[in-house]
Amino acid sequence: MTTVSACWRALTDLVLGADARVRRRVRLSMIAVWGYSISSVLLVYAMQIGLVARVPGEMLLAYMWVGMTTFYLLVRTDWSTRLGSPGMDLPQCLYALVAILFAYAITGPVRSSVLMMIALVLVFGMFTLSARQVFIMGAATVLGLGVVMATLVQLYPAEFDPKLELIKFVLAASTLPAVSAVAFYVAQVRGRLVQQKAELRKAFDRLQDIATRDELTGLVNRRHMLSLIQQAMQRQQRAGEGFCLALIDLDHFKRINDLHGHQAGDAALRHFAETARAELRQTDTLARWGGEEFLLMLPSPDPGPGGALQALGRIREALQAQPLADGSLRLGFSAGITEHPAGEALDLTLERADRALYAAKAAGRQRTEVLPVPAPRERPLVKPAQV
Ligand SMILES: Nc1nc2c(ncn2[C@@H]2O[C@H](COP(=O)(O)OP(=O)(O)OP(=O)(O)O)[C@@H](O)[C@H]2O)c(=O)[nH]1
Repeated sequence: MTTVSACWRALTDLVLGADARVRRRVRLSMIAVWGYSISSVLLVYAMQIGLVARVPGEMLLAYMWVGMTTFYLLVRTDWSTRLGSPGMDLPQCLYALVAILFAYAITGPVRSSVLMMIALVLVFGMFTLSARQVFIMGAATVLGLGVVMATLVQLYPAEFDPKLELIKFVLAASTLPAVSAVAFYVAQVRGRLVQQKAELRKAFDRLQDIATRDELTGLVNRRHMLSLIQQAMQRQQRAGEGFCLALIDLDHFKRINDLHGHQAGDAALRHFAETARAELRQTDTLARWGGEEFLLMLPSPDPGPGGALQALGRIREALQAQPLADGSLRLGFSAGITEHPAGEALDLTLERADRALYAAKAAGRQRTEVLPVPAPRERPLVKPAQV
């Protein structure tokens, strides 16, 4: 990254925020900043040429800048979320509406043009407000305009001709609902899109879950485990981070099914998965390899098979400490551990783990055997593409 783009990034992070959601909201608030800035320039000019009296002009300027700064800070610091309105959309629209009505009262002969700013507020609302909020906004606009016009006619009859104000009000009151209706429609479509997006995301997550998880235990399934191992093998080729595999098989599992029924067998599989997961690190991956067989992948190189032995020891102790259901059923397992050396075909590593597991079963079960990796010249190497 060049220095210029790094500086630009730092500046935009400072102004808009680093969080993507906050950035999007602050960007939308910039529409209001734009509107207030243009209005401020015009207002200062109008004060200078005597179109607007100094005191009300300065009051309106203060109102606009205090509001603009406050809303910017609330959205930028995300305090707005704590206040229950992340984008401060409706409050910003209503605040701007008050500013426009205020401007209408003090801008003399150009007051009718000020009403055009209401369109800007409604366009802002179209993309930020919900359908219900657009309705509130439209009603507040017509009502606010009516109240301000009636008050001005009452207070300054010489300056505000009732007939003229009535024509302007009827015109605005009949146009604004049409604009609001469009905004309402857009807001409804937006609402539906947001809902459909959430439903699609849920369906996608569910499909991903089905494709990668074992339904009974919630563990990674065999297919996904294979792709995770392949990723680990690629990392190993690039960065030399090795890993161990432990093939685990529950002991005498058939007996559980035979004595307690298939459902008890399912509960035992779930119990093993939960207990094992609680004992493993975030970086370890446990998969249901098939039936009552599980495959554990532990990033190695540091603790190596020793670390895997410790992990399996912890799981064994936890299973002994937490018997199943009525307390009479304690799960035990045998396991075979081996390391995966860089460049070895996965089948060979799995076959070694299987032999280690077989040795553990043959030696009386409820134990773990480690089969070391043969010396390099004794084992066939494969290219990464053959993995
Ligand atoms: N309840 C249940 N049982 C399963 C599931 N998958 C496999 N099994 C059962 O697991 C049992 C495995 O039996 P065996 O292969 O003889 O192994 P074992 O009884 O654990 O004996 P050892 O491995 O030699 O200790 C079989 O009875 C399978 O039906 C499952 O999803 N749910």
